[in-house]
Amino acid sequence: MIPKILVTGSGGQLGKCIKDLDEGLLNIQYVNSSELDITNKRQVECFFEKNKFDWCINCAAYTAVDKAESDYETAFKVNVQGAKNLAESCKEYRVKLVHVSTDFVFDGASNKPYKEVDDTNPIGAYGDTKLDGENEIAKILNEHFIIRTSWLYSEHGNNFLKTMLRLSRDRDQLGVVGDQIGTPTYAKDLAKAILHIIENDLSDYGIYHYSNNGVASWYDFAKAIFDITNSSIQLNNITTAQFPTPAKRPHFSVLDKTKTEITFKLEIPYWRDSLIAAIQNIKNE
Ligand SMILES: NC(=O)C1=CN([C@@H]2O[C@H](COP(=O)(O)OP(=O)(O)OC[C@H]3O[C@@H](n4cnc5c(N)ncnc54)[C@H](OP(=O)(O)O)[C@@H]3O)[C@@H](O)[C@H]2O)C=CC1
Ligand SMILES: Cc1cn([C@H]2C[C@H](O)[C@@H](COP(=O)(O)OP(=O)(O)O[C@H]3O[C@@H](C)C(=O)[C@@H](O)[C@H]3O)O2)c(=O)[nH]c1=O
Repeated sequence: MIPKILVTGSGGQLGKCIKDLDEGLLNIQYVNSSELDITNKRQVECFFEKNKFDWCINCAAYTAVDKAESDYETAFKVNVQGAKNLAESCKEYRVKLVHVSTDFVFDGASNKPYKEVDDTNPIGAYGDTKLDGENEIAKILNEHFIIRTSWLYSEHGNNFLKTMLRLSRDRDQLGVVGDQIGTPTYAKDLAKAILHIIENDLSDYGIYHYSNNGVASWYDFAKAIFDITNSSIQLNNITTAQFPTPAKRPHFSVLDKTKTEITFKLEIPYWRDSLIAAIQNIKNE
């Protein structure tokens, strides 16, 4: 039987990437923030009571990293209370939950890729609320997949790729930090991995890491974008100290995907290959 799937926060970039992959063969209901506010417990309960689902993919989140520092309350409501509301309703109505989390649950002090079992220690409000959200889900619901990803970009919404493309049109030169290391992830690749879990009805519940393969600094990421698009902008490799932001970001947040690759039998694309594909998709729009 085809599973019935709910996608919350479907107006965001990950939600839209899932929709892009949906060829009508799956039974997916998409709800954006105005159709279902995950912070509204009563609304979530009523929604789950009225509609029967086998899976819920939670793409809803507060993702404004800098803004979260001065608006912790809203970030907490969405990333913690919202995650808790969904987990509670999933438990009550026997729905399996795929929830998305972040590399920003780590402090970045490591010098080797982070495994799922490694100690977390967020250094900013966004990462803090995302970690609390993970913990709420794990407390309430056994049937969950928490997928930590990093540096998401796509043709949809606001993201680093689209910011760089815009700045390359507006500016002659640009400074981008070279001392924050992680891995860019095409949201469409993540969307495929999530649908792979559901289509194969996997049940090895728990926390998993998924990013594209390889390692890059934000500077490397920007450099690749400008190389691929033949941009003539002058790109300067700067330090975090030269680009002050309200939120601290981890200096190193590469995720170890061994558990994901083995358990899900997934081949994960290298970040530069996916970037080329994403830029091509933007050009074709
Ligand atoms: N973006 C990134 O670089 C990374 C993201 N992640 C995680 O991946 C997931 C998807 O991120 P991404 O698609 O980029 O995020 P987006 O910011 O693009 O989308 C988030 C969506 O959540 C919706 N939303 C916010 N509040 C609520 C609410 N109360 N009820 C329902 N929906 C709500 C937003 O709707 P509206 O706009 O209407 O408020 C928006 O459409 C998130 O869990 C994020 O933490 C992890 C690592 C990197
Ligand atoms: C725009 C810009 C950013 N930067 C730096 C700031 C920052 O350190 C880094 C990335 O900036 P952004 O604000 O685009 O991305 P940021 O919001 O930090 O991205 C994070 O978002 C959340 C949601 C996550 O979960 C993380 O995995 C990560 O993707 O690049 C520059 O150095 N120069 C620039 O011109």
